[in-house]
Amino acid sequence: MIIPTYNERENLGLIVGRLHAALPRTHVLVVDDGSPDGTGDVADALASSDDAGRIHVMHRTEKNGLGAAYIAGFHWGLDRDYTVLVEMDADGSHAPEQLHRLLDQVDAGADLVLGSRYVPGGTVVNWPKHREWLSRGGNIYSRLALGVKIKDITGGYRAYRREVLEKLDLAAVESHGYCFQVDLAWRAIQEGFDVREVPITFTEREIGESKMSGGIVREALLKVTQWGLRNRIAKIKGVAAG
Ligand SMILES: Nc1nc2c(ncn2[C@@H]2O[C@H](COP(=O)(O)OP(=O)(O)O[C@H]3O[C@H](CO)[C@@H](O)[C@H](O)[C@@H]3O)[C@@H](O)[C@H]2O)c(=O)[nH]1
Repeated sequence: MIIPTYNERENLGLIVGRLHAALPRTHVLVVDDGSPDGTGDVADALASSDDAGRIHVMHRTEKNGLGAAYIAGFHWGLDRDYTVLVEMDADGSHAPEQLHRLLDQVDAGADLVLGSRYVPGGTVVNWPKHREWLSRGGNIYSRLALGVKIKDITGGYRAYRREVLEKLDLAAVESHGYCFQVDLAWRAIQEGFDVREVPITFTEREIGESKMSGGIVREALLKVTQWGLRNRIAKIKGVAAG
């Protein structure tokens, strides 16, 4: 389980406690980007107090975006013998109690399982309407631009079979913000992996602030448009080549 953190001091212990109550054998890597609120110290304290050695911490010197944090976490996980790597927010938006839904699908043969707010059974709770419509709009735009059927390609609760991350060229992932989620799912689909969605409940955080920003939205709009155009040009060339 890779949990990226930036100023999640009051959330981290809660989410790790819930995760180990639900799935006690899960290893956690906290990827902290030098949080000014001391989240890194909280992570170190959690790690040193866990006799089972399940909690690991990666300290990074500066806030470099959600995507960069996950990429660093994936490299860390691939250097070890973990078979499945999971993304989850630190703020309680994703329910560790629902993690089994994702892992059950990996066991059933999926390569990448996306926790989805927008498939039947998926819900959002207490999320401000402007955030929900931004998310829904981003997903509709991504579906049209990329020609994918995924209902929630921007979500950040997902399980990767390690073979997926080994195959994807992580060094080529250029997105640092939340469009990183679209980037990786899109690459997995293009590589022909079995990508599935399972319903989850996304609950607005109760403590701390979202790191969403206009820059993150602009990066996503620009990059999804670029990928979509690249895709269409490739298809036209493919047809022309006959
Ligand atoms: N290390 C690190 N962690 C970060 C950074 N930015 C955000 N995070 C961490 O990433 C998680 C999600 O950040 P939020 O800012 O709370 O995300 P959100 O607004 O709730 O956005 C959610 O929805 C997006 C769109 O569907 C998702 O793409 C995103 O992953 C997240 O689930 C939190 O654990 C937060 O601390 C960063 O630059 N560096």
